[in-house]
Amino acid sequence: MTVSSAPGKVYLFGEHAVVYGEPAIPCAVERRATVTADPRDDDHIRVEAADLSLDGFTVEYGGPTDDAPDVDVPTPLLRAAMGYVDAAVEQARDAVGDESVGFDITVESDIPLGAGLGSSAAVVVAGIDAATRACGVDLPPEEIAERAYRAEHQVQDGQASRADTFCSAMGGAVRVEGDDCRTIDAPELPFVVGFDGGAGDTGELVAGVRKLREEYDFAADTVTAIGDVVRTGEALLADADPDDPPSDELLAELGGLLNFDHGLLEALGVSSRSLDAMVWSAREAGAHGAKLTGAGGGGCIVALDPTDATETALRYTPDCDDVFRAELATEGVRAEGDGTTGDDAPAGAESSEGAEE
Ligand SMILES: Nc1ncnc2c1ncn2[C@@H]1O[C@H](COP(=O)(O)OP(=O)(O)OP(=O)(O)O)[C@@H](O)[C@H]1O
Ligand SMILES: C[C@@](O)(CCO)CC(=O)[O-]
Ligand SMILES: [Mg+2]
Repeated sequence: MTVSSAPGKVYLFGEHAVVYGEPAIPCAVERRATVTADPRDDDHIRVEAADLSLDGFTVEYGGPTDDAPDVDVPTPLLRAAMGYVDAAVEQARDAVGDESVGFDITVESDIPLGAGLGSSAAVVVAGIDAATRACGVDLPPEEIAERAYRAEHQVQDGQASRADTFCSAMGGAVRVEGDDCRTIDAPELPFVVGFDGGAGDTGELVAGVRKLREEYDFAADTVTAIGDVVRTGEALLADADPDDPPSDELLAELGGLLNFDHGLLEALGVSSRSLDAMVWSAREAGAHGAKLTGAGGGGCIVALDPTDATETALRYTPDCDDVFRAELATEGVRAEGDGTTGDDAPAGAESSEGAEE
């Protein structure tokens, strides 16, 4: 039995525009998805996902060609819920070179679903790591990131950037522009997350921006302007000492850019009344800046505030269901104490670096 975990993320800047080749800077945060994988004697996959909003269910189904799972849940719903786990297993099978290996998979997560904190990426990243290690193959995090991207890309019908999956696999602050993905140095930023208890449909929201961008030059310019905000923000981060706490001046400048980014995302139609309400509560409480994070439509905002004022204000905001401080997760995907890591890896374990197809 192998257990892996991977973090969720908040976007400092650049969601949506990253889909069209602009840079983005997501930061991994200490909320993790944990996946346990146990190879089976047959080619079945059995998934326990107790945190799914369907109240959780257990399902067992056949090999890659079996498309009729025996479960009392409408098939499209099941497919939507299981798509990411399925795609992770497919990538793991490909990586270990055994298309018919079956698994018992358990998913546990403290990342709210569909709320902009990258739950899908964390589940896919941790799933690929757990399933491949369960077969004695230790993939480098860069390859996990690439395979997790392919999985998200497939499930989201081609509407995915590498940002969420690379960030979850590598941890820390990262910069993604097209297929150029790198980790960057950044000071520990005082992220406060407000969650409205809801969710947005990533595919639908991305499709909406795509349509606007194709229809109106000013929408395309708005996407480019988000890229400009990111470029300005990354220059500020590059000038800061990553080992020192960020100065008030830096936080004020970054916060102003968060506010600008939120305004551009709002213009692109991906905010919502509750996200705007939380953003304004944070700003009025004295946060340096606040914006929605992730796909939008509902879910989470992120604010910069080293004091308790934003957390307190959000607690009293009717649209806010939960509020928490989000520490930067410096570690990306990692093995959790399961006795099969490093020197304890099963006989025959090998690095499959270069096993790219
Ligand atoms: N704990 C979990 N167990 C099983 N599947 C999960 C779990 N968490 C997330 N998922 C999968 O991820 C999907 C949500 O992904 P989606 O991309 O819509 O939102 P997100 O990743 O949380 O937010 P964003 O992409 O905006 O950052 C769920 O519908 C489910 O398929
Ligand atoms: C909206 C988006 O930019 C971020 C979702 O977390 C989509 C993507 O990058 O795949
Ligand atoms: Mg996602």
